[in-house]
Amino acid sequence: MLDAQTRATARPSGTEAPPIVAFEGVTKRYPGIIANDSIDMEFRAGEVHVLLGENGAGKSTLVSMLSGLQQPDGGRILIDGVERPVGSPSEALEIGISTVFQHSMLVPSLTLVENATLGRAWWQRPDRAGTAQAMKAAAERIGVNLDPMAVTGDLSLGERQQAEITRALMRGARFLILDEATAMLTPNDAARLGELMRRLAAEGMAVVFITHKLNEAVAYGDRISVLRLGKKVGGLTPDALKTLDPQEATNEVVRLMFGTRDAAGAEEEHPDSTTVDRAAKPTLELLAVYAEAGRVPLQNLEFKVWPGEIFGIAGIDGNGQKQLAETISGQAPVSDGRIVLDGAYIDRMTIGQRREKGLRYVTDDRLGEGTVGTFPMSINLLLKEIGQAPYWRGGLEQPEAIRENARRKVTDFDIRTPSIDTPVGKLSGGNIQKVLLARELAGSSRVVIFEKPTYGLDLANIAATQMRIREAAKSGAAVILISTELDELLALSHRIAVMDQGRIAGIVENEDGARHTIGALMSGAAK
Ligand SMILES: Nc1ncnc2c1ncn2[C@@H]1O[C@H](COP(=O)(O)OP(=O)(O)OP(=O)(O)O)[C@@H](O)[C@H]1O
Repeated sequence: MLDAQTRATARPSGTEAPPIVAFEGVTKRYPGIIANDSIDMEFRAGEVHVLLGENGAGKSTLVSMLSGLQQPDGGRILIDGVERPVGSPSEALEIGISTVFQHSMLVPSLTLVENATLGRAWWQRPDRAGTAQAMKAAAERIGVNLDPMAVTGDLSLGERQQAEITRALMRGARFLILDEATAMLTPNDAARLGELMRRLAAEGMAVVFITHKLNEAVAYGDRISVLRLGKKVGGLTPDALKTLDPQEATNEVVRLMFGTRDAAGAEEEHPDSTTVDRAAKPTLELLAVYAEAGRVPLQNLEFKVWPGEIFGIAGIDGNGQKQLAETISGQAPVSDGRIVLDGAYIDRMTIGQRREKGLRYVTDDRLGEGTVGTFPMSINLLLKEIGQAPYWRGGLEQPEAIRENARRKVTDFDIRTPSIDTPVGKLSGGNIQKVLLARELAGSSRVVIFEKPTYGLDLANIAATQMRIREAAKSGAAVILISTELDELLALSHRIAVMDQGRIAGIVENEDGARHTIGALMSGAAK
């Protein structure tokens, strides 16, 4: 295998040589979904190839076939112009393909040099001093300053990733996959990784960079490919990236990623906002809410939701949406600011008190947080009313009342279950979601928070769930709809807020042009 330096001098980035990897009509299916649909794509030496697409577009699936974690169901993968599937992670390493993820894979308690020799048989393991020297030299060649004797856990995430890249080079990598590698980095560390990508490409490596941030894509990419619902919908060639200015390139990518029409290709229809009376008193109001405890701290959140309104929350997964739901519902504490429901402060109330005031939360964690898998379906429908009349009296279960409630909900919500005594964990995802909906939408609600309500459901269950969301709003509740599916948000919401790193990046009226504005806000292009 060539080392990077020899390759760089042997062949800069000539287009005459075959790409290191080429996909021809590559298809990957999972039950009920085509994650990659007949993808043609090239990855060349000397190029940073950026993969863009919304959550679930198929980016990770595509690179998992390069790292040997998944096998295609159709099409061909060519390595250096010759058909050769990447059968396993060790075959990927043999070919020279390495992956760096957003979380470091190095063992924190070991030094960098110990990590570099990890996994090799003792007779293959070179001496520490020699490895340390080689590591230092490999790092210097790509402009990285690292101490091989440093304990990994003492280093920043950015430094650990640099060490991972150095280790990959020492193992002969010529094809580097950076799978959302900048997602958890500080802006400075992300910029450093971007510069490093450029240097690696200049050294003759092929780099695949998955990111959700368009500014990074345009700044560091030589070529951009956009995936949407498993299909490659277009991209920007090196020539286009050289001729377009960054703003033009960004606009083109936003158009490709989010389109101007819905997923079925139809013109956009917007929910009728005239049904929402914004002169009336809002049902729910957040006043400069901060919540520091969660993984993504919430900062200065302010919005109002009116009766009958569906207020969408968009954003790439992991930008504080779950924290928002938990903070409003009472599962996570507010550290500053106030939450007002029907004119009363609820931010110091318990979950139960908020529920009594009409606050409901349909979690996306259907089996973990939402239900108890081993309990009968009939009890799961009453999880939040355990001990209360008419289902319990004097501490005693009232079996007939519990069964009657379950029978009614099974009919009303079309829950398909062998019996009302079946443990909820034995039901399909769609039916577990119906159990959750039946429970949370029971009685009169004032605010309903739906978190990724259709995630993982089939088409029939998606339609049924969306109908329930619309009905909740029609009955006068203020609805918060958290979703990573832009099509769903645009189909249902009256207004849509975009969350970015725990803040609200903007609130957009759902009218013509909303798709583009939201897409730009989601991918940081509107900053
Ligand atoms: N192991 C799996 N089994 C079943 N379905 C899967 C599996 N992995 C991915 N999928 C589905 O395939 C589709 C593509 O997912 P993938 O993770 O490749 O998207 P992505 O573009 O990487 O998304 P993200 O930005 O959220 O990481 C999604 O609908 C996802 O739910």
